[in-house]
Order: sequence, then structure tokens, then C-alpha cells
Amino acid sequence: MTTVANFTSIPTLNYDLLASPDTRPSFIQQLQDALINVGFLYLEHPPIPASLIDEVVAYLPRLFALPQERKDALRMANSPHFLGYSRLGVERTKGVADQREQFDLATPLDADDRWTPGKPEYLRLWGPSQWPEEEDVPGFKTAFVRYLAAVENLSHEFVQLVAESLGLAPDGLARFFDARERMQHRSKVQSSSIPTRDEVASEQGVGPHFDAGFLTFLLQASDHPGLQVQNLSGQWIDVPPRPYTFVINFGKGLESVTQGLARATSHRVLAPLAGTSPRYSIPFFQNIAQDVRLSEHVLEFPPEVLKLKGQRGKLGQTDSVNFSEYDSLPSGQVSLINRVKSHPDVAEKHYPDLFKQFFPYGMPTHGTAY
Ligand SMILES: O=C(O)CCC(=O)C(=O)O
Ligand SMILES: [Fe+2]
Repeated sequence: MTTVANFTSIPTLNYDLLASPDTRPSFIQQLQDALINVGFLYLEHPPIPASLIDEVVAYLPRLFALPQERKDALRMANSPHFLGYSRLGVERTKGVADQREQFDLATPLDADDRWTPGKPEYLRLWGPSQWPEEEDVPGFKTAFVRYLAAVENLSHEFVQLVAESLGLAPDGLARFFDARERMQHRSKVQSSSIPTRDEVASEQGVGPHFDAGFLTFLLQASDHPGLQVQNLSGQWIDVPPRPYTFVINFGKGLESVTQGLARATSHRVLAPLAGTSPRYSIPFFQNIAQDVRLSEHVLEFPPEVLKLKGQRGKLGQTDSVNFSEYDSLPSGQVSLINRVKSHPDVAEKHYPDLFKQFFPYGMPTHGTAY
């Protein structure tokens, strides 16, 4: 069955299908369809223990309920790696403040041998997370590091499934990654809420955007609706949360190296109604090696797969910013530019030259970031 590009819901793939040689081809076929026509999918029965998901989700209210000064002690501006805590309304998408509060946390990485003066500045982007004090949320760090490792395993496996679905060898995308211990992937633990009607700055939980990298694995960690994705004719389609099910989507980087076969699909999150409980979500963004220049890699896809792209129709307008002009830069530089634009306060402190380049008139006021 082929999904029409003007989808009205996103497809659900069952990870259990991969366990048997009889059903595996069906999974690969469905993944191909989701890659080319939709750009989003639900993965049910993922190889992440339900107990681990429950454990992580149970920490979220406690994490965000920490006294403001404990959270502010972990503020992102402390970190040249753009890892740490951001207050509600600090991050911007398309120049509008997002109504979310978040902790940016990454997979563990020994940063000692990464960046020294004289090396490319983007190597500084990867480094240690700022974790809450153990006595503030006992056990959280241990549980979350285990969770990240489990999603990282899934992400490595999924890259191979994507390669296969597009007619490449299973290791056909391996060139975009360094050895596993040299890679860092990022995650965010986020809470989106509008405390009272008076404080409503926008109903933008997260503004319309594309993800930048290869694969994103999103855990919607409360039962709020809000995530929406844009189909080919520009309609916003709901992607409601489903327990123990991941939402997986494809970023601009993957779209670019697959000659547009894999769709990066525009998406946004509507903030919950004022006065309701917060919406929690945990995206995991798979990184690629920092020195890779995507435009230098030309992959050979079978003609019968390339043909499928022509059959899906042309994309209408989207509401999102585009990243593709950066494909000739090292991927780490592209990530750094994106971080500078979305967190100018961190950039001003740690990357003053880049800050001046992107904000020649100084710190942006509301609506001018990008
Ligand atoms: O919170 C969500 O459900 C999605 C967030 C998102 O799209 C992002 O952080 O890139
Ligand atoms: Fe996103």
C-alpha cells in the first residue's frame, strides 16, 4: 500500500516485524514509503524497555518543579556546548519565542582531546552535559544516561534500515559517522506550558521548523496533543502521543544526502491551553560526524527507487526555514550556526565573533532572531 503524499495521518511501523525474515521485508517497504512520502512515522514496540520509559517520564514533573535558582544554576549560558537549562520563552524559532522550558542534555563524551585553540571552533560544540545535583533528583542522571544509550542503539540500527529501504547496502550511510565513542548525540527534556492567560506571549510551543540532522526520535511524554506535521499541500496534521511509541522523523541532512528521497517534513508544536498541565516531550537528535561536508558525498540510488520521488508530487509552501544553503560547510559548523541563531545569549558569551556575524546590531529583541 502506498501512502499518498497528502497524508492525513502518519504511518505506524511495528518494530516486531524486524524479528522474522518473513515480516522484515514488509517493515522495509513501509519505511521506504514513510521516508519518501511522509517524513514522519510512529515506531511501536521499540527496543527500549517500557520500564525505562516509565522511569524517565516519572522524573519529569520533579525535574521541572525544582526551585528556579537550582534550574538557573544549570543555565545554558554556562556552557560552550549549548548544553543546559533554558527558561520558558528563551529559545526562538522563526524569531518568535517558544513557550517551552528545557534541559539540553547529550550522550556522554570525553571532551578533553576535542578542541584546542587553533582547531575549528565547531569542535567545541560537543562536550559534557550539565546534570542536576544528584540530591535534587536522585537517580535521574543514571536513568537518563541509560535511556540515551538505548535510543542511541536504536538510532544506529535505524540508519542501516533507512539505507536498506532506499536501496543502499546496510552500511551505505556509515561514512557520515565517526566511531561510536567519538560521536555525541543531543537530547532535550522539555516542558511546554502557558502558566496564565496574562502571560501568553504566543501559542507557539515550538514554531514551524525542519530538524537539521539525520534522524530524530521523539518521545511524547504526556498525553497532550500539540505536535503537528505539514503535508504536501501545507495542511497541518495532528500527531497525537501514543504510549511507548516513538515518533521518528528525518532531518534536512538526510534529505540532502539522499537527493531528496528522504523527506524532511515541516512540523510544529502548539502550546497547551493556558492553565492546563504542562506538555512533556523528549526529542533525541542523532548527529553526524562534525567534519563531514554533505555536498561532497554523492550516493548512488537504484533508478527504481529514485523514480518514486517523482511520483509523490511537488511540495507546496511550508512555514519553515531552510537549511540547505549550508551543505558545503562541515556539518559541525552548520550545527554551530543553528545554535548561535537559536541561543544568541550563549553565543555572545562563548562565540563572540560568530555572534557579531549573525547579530551585527547586537542582541535581538523579540521577533528578529531568524
Ligand atoms: O516537542 C515535540 O513534540 C517536538 C519538538 C521538536 O520538534 C524539536 O525540538 O525539534
Ligand atoms: Fe523538530
